[in-house]
Amino acid sequence: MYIYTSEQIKAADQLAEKRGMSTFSLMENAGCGLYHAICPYLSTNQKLLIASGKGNNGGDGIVLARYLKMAGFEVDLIFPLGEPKTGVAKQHLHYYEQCGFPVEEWNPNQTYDVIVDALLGVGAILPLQESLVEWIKWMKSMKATIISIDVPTGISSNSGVVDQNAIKADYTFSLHGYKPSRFLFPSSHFYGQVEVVDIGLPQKSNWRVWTEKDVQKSWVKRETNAHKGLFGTGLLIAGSHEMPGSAALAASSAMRFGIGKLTVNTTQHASAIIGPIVPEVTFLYHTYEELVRSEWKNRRFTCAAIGPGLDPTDDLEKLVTYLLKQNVPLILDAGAIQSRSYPRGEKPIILTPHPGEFSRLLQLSTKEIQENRIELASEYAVTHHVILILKGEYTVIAFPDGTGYINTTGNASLAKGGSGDALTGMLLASIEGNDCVKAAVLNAVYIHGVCSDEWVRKYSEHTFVSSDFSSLLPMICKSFEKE
Ligand SMILES: NC(=O)C1=CN([C@@H]2O[C@H](COP(=O)(O)OP(=O)(O)OC[C@H]3O[C@@H](n4cnc5c(N)ncnc54)[C@H](OP(=O)(O)O)[C@@H]3O)[C@@H](O)[C@H]2O)[C@H](O)CC1
Ligand SMILES: [K+]
Repeated sequence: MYIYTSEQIKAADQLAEKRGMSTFSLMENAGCGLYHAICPYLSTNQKLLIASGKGNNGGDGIVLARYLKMAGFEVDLIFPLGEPKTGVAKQHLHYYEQCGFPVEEWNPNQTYDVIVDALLGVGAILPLQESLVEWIKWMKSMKATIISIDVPTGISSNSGVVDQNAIKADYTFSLHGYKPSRFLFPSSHFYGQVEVVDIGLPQKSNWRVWTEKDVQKSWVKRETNAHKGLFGTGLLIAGSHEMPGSAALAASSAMRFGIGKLTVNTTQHASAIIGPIVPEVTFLYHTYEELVRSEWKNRRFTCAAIGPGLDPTDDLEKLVTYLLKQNVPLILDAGAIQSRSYPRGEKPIILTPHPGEFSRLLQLSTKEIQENRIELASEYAVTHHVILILKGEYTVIAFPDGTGYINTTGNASLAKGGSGDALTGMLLASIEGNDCVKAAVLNAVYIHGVCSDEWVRKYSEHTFVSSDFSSLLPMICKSFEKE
């Protein structure tokens, strides 16, 4: 499912018009599609209100009102901001009236079971005008079910910004595709349950949601004559005296997710903890300086991950600089996420910041990051030619070619120490097990989330710990394998 900015929606409408599909027809498709999508949530004994604005979002409301009236629903159509201003909305209002349907006056004493918010869509410019605020306050006092068309009124379409009087919908039916604010913060929490309504425009956008079907299609099944050399010889530089567990979690997830061989460079103390948890790995005990000097050439590592459980020091930075020159896939996590430049090599460089780390990288507040996760991640990925995985609810995965994806798996049980370490391990394995870099990265993020979803299906979200990935992965991975 694709994601469109308001500018992309406008461009799509203009192109459609140029090709002979009028906005009048698109609005008809929108209203008709909305009717079919919303109907299952309604019953004819409910009293419905459609509140239409002056733009085309309001126009969609007019078409929906006609379909609902024709189907026998008890609907009042009102214009709290005055009658439509756009040509197409006016045309649809004319047809609505010609069909014999009335426009009502707003009556604050009337009660409603369902209110359809067709006030503002992608054309909204925040903050909300005073004239709307009073009406929205009344609407909220109604305690009706609220259905928003396209976007809830009072939230931005492209960013996570929310007006203090914004409508919090129970359901939002978005037209043509998702809008970025569906996956940004705090706006996403105003959408309620979201469905996309197709309006007959070709689907084209460089951003979309990665789905279960995508994972199934891109899942690589092993050949019967496979050997460990085919699935990577990884170097994981992680774990310290204080944080040995981070290396254990990354290593066990990498092994479970299919890496061929893994060496962990860590401290003697950490290895005593890691070894019993992941007996499959081998160890190195080098300083960063020693690693730079010799090990890479001798060992022929094919991929590397660095950062879990490490502090950002000058020596670590020198090692990262060295690793960046080795032309192998490289994952930079936790202590290895720092501001620096990146070479434009052919092997992927993957950064996995959480919003706090990304905020330090960009010198922006976490609020600014969360409001603009998609745009900022994409800008960073394109400018620095890296793959940027911005973790959190609706993890954003931005690629250097300007494309990007939203991950919708995972839940609050992942908000616990160690879940990022597990993801780093899974990424390391995935990148070696799939020739398609995008699919490798996206599948690791998707399945990481599915593990926690599977957990909360059976157990309390409070109780998930990152060592559980190890026992969940066998079952979850099996479910994606084609017979
Ligand atoms: N391809 C598609 O997806 C299609 C979607 N459609 C629908 O069209 C809207 C976008 O319609 P548009 O007319 O561009 O914009 P809106 O209806 O969202 O808003 C414009 C009107 O809103 C007023 N406005 C803007 N900001 C505020 C505010 N803060 N407070 C109050 N009023 C506001 C604005 O007023 P002006 O005085 O500035 O003129 C406009 O009147 C999209 O979301 C879909 O629902 C179409 O059906 C076609 C295809
Ligand atoms: K709306």
